[in-house]
Amino acid sequence: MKSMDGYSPIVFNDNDELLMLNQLLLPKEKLYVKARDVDSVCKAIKDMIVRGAPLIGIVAAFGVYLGVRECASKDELLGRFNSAVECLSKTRPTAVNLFYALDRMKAVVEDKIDILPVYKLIKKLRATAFTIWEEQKQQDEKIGQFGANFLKGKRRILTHCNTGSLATGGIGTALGIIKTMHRNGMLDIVYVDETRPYLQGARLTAFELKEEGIPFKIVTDNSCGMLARYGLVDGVIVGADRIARNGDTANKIGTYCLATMCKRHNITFVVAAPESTIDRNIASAEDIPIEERSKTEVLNCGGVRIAPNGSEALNFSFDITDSELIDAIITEKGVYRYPYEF
Ligand SMILES: CSC[C@@H](O)[C@@H](O)C(=O)COP(=O)(O)O
Repeated sequence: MKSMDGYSPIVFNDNDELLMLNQLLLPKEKLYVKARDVDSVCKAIKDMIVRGAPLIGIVAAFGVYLGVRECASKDELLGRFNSAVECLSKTRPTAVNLFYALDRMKAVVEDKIDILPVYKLIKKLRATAFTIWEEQKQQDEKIGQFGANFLKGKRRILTHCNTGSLATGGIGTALGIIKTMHRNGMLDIVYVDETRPYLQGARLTAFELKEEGIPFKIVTDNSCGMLARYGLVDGVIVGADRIARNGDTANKIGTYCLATMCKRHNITFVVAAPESTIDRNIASAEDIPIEERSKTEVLNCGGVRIAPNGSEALNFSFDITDSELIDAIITEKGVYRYPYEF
């Protein structure tokens, strides 16, 4: 399927099809992958055709709906619902928004199974997936405003990974703040970490910033020390995949190095995420599951093999930043400051 106007990361159309902009191909090609069943949705999340914690949750909610939409009886619905949830919950372990969205869908079934006829329950699940998406858009706007206010005067911002529309379905979280700052004339330049191995920065964040007309420079992931030493960065804003009760934050690998460098150079370091990224079941970093992905992602670059045959690799997809390194955590509710107690 050819691309649509703009770059909505997903479209759910009237034919009950989930179209997902294939983020593996961006920015070269804007192609949508179509899913009509839950297995295709699971594969798209696992393969990172769609990615970014909030978007993973939204897509999973539509996946649940696709898994049950043809059920004729309550028994059938319960069976298919449980297997859809099981399949989706195994796709990516770190982004807690996935489990948040699945819990929202579970709550609908638990609340309504005895009250609604099957066809209405199915309709309600479809509507809930749209609601989760809509809420995310509104949360992004609020995060953007709180963040821009907090970062007033910090005109040169560095960001890591992709936390924009492609990661949330709204304006984005950390990148939403950057977009808001730009719209308010508060920004001079964005430094974009390329974010090996998937290159969310060099491919996806750069793509979004270009679309928005925001000035940016892509830097290698190991540039932060030099940028800091030369005094080129006033603030760093990143997203999160899971935040523990004490504020410890799991985010894309490389985030911890950035936060440490910021502390040494007195640069403001901010995490931006919706409240749904806060996992109140987890006290600290110890309990955050960290996804390890295939070594091929590291041994290759841009799909081309770069390492000698027989090389081994270690591919942690996320790292943990201790809460004391984080100057503020910004959600749709406002600005939290250290020490955090969620
Ligand atoms: C608003 S997106 C927040 C995080 O999910 C983001 O910073 C990130 O680490 C994305 O990781 P990804 O592996 O691309 O899904």
